[in-house]
Amino acid sequence: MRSFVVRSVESALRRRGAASSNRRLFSSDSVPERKVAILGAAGGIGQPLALLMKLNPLVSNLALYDIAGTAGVAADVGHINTRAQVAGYVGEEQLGKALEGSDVVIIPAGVPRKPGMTRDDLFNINAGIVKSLCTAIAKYCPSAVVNMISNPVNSTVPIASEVFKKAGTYDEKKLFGVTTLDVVRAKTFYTGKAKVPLRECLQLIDVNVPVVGGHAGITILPLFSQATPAGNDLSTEDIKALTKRTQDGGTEVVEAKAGKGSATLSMAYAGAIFADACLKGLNGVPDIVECSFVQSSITELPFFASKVRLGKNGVVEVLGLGPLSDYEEEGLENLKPELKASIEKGIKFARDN
Ligand SMILES: NC(=O)C1=CN([C@@H]2O[C@H](COP(=O)(O)OP(=O)(O)OC[C@H]3O[C@@H](n4cnc5c(N)ncnc54)[C@H](O)[C@@H]3O)[C@@H](O)[C@H]2O)C=CC1
Ligand SMILES: O=C([O-])CC(=O)C(=O)O
Repeated sequence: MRSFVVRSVESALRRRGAASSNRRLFSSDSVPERKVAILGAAGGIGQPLALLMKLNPLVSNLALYDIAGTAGVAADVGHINTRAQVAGYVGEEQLGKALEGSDVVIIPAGVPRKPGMTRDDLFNINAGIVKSLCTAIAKYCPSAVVNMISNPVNSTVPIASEVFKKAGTYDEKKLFGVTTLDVVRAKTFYTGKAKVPLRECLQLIDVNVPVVGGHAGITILPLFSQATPAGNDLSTEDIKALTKRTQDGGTEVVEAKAGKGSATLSMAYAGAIFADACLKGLNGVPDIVECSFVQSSITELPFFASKVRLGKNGVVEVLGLGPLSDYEEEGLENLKPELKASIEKGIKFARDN
């Protein structure tokens, strides 16, 4: 299985033209030790994400933390014969051990939506969970890269930044809101609609659609005008429908699951892609670019999702928005008030509590 995974990753990299610089990283002796911790590891996202991180040859230690249920997940995933050593940690008294020495901490802890709820409806419960987990990160692994999955991402990332500022450990280059699922959805929906060449269609990896803004409703702004390969035959109506479907992707899953939670499997896939990109960046692989919700100055808002270049210390460069269509310009202006309010809500919560 391991060699299968390594071969798959290598061939994906080769398709991206980056194989030669990376091949050395996958030869067993030269791969650096990297510890990844998942907080909320026994949950709907946490379990498949633990599986995918166990399959990632860049991970040497995988710490699975939750308030319950991690012993079983760790025993199960730990039997897979890949590189990462797996350990389960349960309850607050074991959180420090789970975090110590972590290079990347992924946070899918918290409650998911039910039909009829917005992501912001999760704020009251998830804000406190994120705040306490980030307090522990500041104490036990202050230099780790943090991948925030818990919703509402538009507020939980600002909460994390305030907690780290209070603790004196904030490094804006290392805090990421995970918006990769929006990109994954935009690619999937675009590939289904655009008449892109079949050869490209067969490899979703070769299709790209930047998604900017935030991670809730209209704050999710896919830039189909920049999609590659170009979908020349798309009408304005097609673009509007694709944009709406991407913005409502989470709700589509929440409704289909009818009370049994939100996206877990596609989120685990997206989370694994983003964590892998962070690990490659830390390991010095060049040209790693993913969209993420980060501290930003590309608009007047203090946090914004856009393409980000990743490197040995996290963010190397927050890339600009590039040329936008009139429809995208309008979407950008429309999303700003909601995104601003969600950011301010998170900051206020962290300052007042
Ligand atoms: N960023 C994104 O694109 C997405 C974000 N999400 C969000 O991810 C979060 C998790 O979703 P699911 O895994 O489906 O929920 P879930 O309820 O299945 O799992 C959450 C896990 O968090 C654990 N947990 C609760 N409090 C904790 C604490 N203090 N410390 C550690 N673990 C704790 C629970 O025990 C549970 O195992 C939700 O907030 C959801 O909205 C979901 C999909 C996409
Ligand atoms: O919609 C939700 O509540 C979960 C989520 O963020 C997504 O699937 O994009």
